[in-house]
Amino acid sequence: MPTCGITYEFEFWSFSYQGYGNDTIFTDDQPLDWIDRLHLTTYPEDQRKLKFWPEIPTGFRETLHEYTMKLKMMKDQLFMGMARSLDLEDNCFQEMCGENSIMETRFNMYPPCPRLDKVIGNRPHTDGSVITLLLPDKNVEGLQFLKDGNWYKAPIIPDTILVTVGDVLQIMSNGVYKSPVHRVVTNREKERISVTTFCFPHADQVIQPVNGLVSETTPRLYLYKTIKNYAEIYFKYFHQGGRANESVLI
Ligand SMILES: O=C(O)CCC(=O)C(=O)O
Ligand SMILES: [Fe+2]
Repeated sequence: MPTCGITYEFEFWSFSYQGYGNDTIFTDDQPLDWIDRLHLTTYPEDQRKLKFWPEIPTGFRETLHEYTMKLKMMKDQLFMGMARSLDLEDNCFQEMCGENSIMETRFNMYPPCPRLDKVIGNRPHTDGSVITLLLPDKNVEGLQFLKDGNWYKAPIIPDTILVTVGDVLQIMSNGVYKSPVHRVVTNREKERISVTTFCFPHADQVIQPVNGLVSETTPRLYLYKTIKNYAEIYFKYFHQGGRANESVLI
């Protein structure tokens, strides 16, 4: 990733920040992830800040545009498929995300480091998205998921988009779909590159369990929140290594 003087433009009240940088710093004593990244809002098109979109390599902007439009189609299909899998109206997740739902793409570069006892590429976290679409490095492992207290490696399957459930889908599905805790461990010798695309509702949307999943036998688990409210809670917990979803449980 090219070094560049531009740093993040960060809006604390939403998930939205754009630009080059590494970890966002909230407190002086916070450990920092061992990572460099470029974070861009890619959809809707009027939310793009093109000053952060590199012109080199040639074709980057066109390729990212094309990639975004394909991922958007994939996301729409996934939302519909997940709704059907729960016997819900096809468009219930789409509707809760709103017409101006957001996609953000983050290019991650994890430098190698011999002191694995001192650094972590991406600390344990859940994603604050509805879903996350990940293009992992083709050669270098690093992503791990936590299950029953053990870390499991995500296998490298070339040219595959890995879909992760985010906190917002856990809330909307009243806990049926669960957002997994994951992390990226640093490699001793090789750098690792990945591209993550987060799908979010618009900042003003209210998120809550969809009606069809709340009943006397399956009571509502989560309070309703706007995405703005939820983003504030998410970042507070993210930096303390906690899970935001637990604080919006009823
Ligand atoms: O780099 C990866 O494989 C995953 C990155 C990740 O978890 C994230 O960006 O939220
Ligand atoms: Fe993540």
